[in-house]
Amino acid sequence: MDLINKSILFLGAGSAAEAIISGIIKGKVVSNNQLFVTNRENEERLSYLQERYQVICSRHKEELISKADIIILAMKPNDLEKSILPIKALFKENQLIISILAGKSTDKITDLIGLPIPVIRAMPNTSASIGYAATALTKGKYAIEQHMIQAKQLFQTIGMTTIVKEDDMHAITAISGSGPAYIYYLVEALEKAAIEAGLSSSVARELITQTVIGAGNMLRLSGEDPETLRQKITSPNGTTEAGISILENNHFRRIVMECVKGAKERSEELGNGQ
Ligand SMILES: NC(=O)C1=CN([C@@H]2O[C@H](COP(=O)(O)OP(=O)(O)OC[C@H]3O[C@@H](n4cnc5c(N)ncnc54)[C@H](O)[C@@H]3O)[C@@H](O)[C@H]2O)C=CC1
Ligand SMILES: O=C(O)[C@@H]1CCC=N1
Repeated sequence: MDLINKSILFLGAGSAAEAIISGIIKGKVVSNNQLFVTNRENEERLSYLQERYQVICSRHKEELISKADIIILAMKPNDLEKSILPIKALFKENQLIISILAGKSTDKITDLIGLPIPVIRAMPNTSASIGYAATALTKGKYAIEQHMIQAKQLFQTIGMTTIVKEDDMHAITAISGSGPAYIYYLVEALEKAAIEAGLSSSVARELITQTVIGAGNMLRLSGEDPETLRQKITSPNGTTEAGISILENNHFRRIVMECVKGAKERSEELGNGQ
């Protein structure tokens, strides 16, 4: 079972679907004519995706579902029931469902469809669009190893994958699903601070972007842990120490803990339809 000639349908055409589509196409393992996309009603959005990525976009869900080998659920978690119930009769047991929805369990999806259909739950992130996603995968009760292999092959075209217990998915959503947004938020704040300190926005953007890329690559390539890397920058009585002491005094670590806790709790709530 591999991805050659498999039809892959996205139910949902938002930013997550686009990031994955864009990355898959760049990965060149799957070609544009294997990718199908539909959404609730936004024709303009489908035209944009069709034009930009040369994928096949259509509002004819029945036809798309009947032809699909892999169906990727990419609507908002709270739209899951409304999306699936009217079309549940169209699903077949030999299809593979991959859900990227925050919070929603594989059991919930199987129960909704009402078939012993294989479901893989995935939590990627938007870095998929450039092949740098971090995707966690877990399998539902009707999915077998072959389904996981297929899901892994697909998500490896857009970055790294790791297989986890389904119980960990809420925490993972809070860490690596939402994670890029925390980094961007930090970058926004750094840029603002740089401008306040007298730099031009273009110089600030260029230096901060390279600083983030450099730090990310150091984490990956240096073999050192983040604490050691931080200590190497922090000269005694120097500038970094002065800056970090302000973060410490303002409980930066506690704020980050609370951020992740809040995101994890929201994933749990979404799972319960709240
Ligand atoms: N944005 C992100 O970084 C990530 C999002 N996710 C998950 O991906 C899912 C989508 O998130 P976004 O793309 O950010 O949301 P979005 O709001 O940008 O897109 C949602 C899409 O679902 C479509 N939709 C709604 N009802 C539908 C129906 N009945 N049939 C077909 N399509 C329907 C909408 O038309 C829209 O295209 C969410 O469940 C989210 O938890 C997962 C990982 C990362
Ligand atoms: O914010 C959200 O709910 C989604 C899930 C992970 C990233 N974005």
